[in-house]
Amino acid sequence: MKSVPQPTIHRLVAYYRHLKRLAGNNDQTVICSKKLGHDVGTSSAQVRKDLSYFGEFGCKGVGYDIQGLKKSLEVILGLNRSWPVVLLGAGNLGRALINYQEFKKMRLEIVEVFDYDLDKIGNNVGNLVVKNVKNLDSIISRGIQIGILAVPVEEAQGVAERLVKVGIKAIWNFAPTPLNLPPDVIIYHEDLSSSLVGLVFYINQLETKVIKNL
Ligand SMILES: NC(=O)c1ccc[n+]([C@@H]2O[C@H](COP(=O)([O-])OP(=O)(O)OC[C@H]3O[C@@H](n4cnc5c(N)ncnc54)[C@H](O)[C@@H]3O)[C@@H](O)[C@H]2O)c1
Repeated sequence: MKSVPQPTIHRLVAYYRHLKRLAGNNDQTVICSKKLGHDVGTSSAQVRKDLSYFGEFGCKGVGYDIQGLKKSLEVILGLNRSWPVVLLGAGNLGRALINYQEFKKMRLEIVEVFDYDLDKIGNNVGNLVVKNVKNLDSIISRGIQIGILAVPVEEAQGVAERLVKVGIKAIWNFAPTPLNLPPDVIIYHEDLSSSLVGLVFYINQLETKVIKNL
């Protein structure tokens, strides 16, 4: 299989979510690429290209069978099984992530949360009890492969290294800092500020243009 670009994966998730919604509606059993693209904010050509990485789907002139494509995407994305996740840092962001219900709907579940703050250890967040990061080794037997990093920047590298030591293979990093880890560890950086600054950039460009034209 050709290597799949990250934006394609993000769109596959959007297609999947939409098909899941449609699958609950018995009146509609098929959807064409134009409508699917329109519903998730992309073009029919993009839908076809994204799916073409994984084989042939749908019938020309008919469209995609909603249930069938939903099931195929489930397998492609790995959502046909449950994925336990460990979270490091029970602060503002960590608590919000634990309480976000959408992950569970996709069989992604934060099953352990660790912190080093004695005031937080032992507290409940959602259905979880915050554990002492000193006991991180305890997750080894649970076979967890995905970790979320929601600790301050200064702690991120050290905590990430500890995660790798206990078997974590993929890290979703919210700390706005690069991580230096073995190349086989998959890292996704989530930088909320840069997204917001991206919007500011475009507004600023527009305003500058308007001022120049005054
Ligand atoms: N709050 C947000 O909306 C937000 C948004 C984007 C990114 N971030 C980033 O996410 C990270 C967390 O942000 P926050 O607002 O939740 O901060 P926070 O201070 O509320 O929470 C951080 C938590 O990490 C814990 N911690 C610190 N060092 C640790 C260690 N070595 N081991 C285990 N736990 C440790 C702290 O005790 C605390 O509970 C930061 O890097 C921040 O820049 C936060």
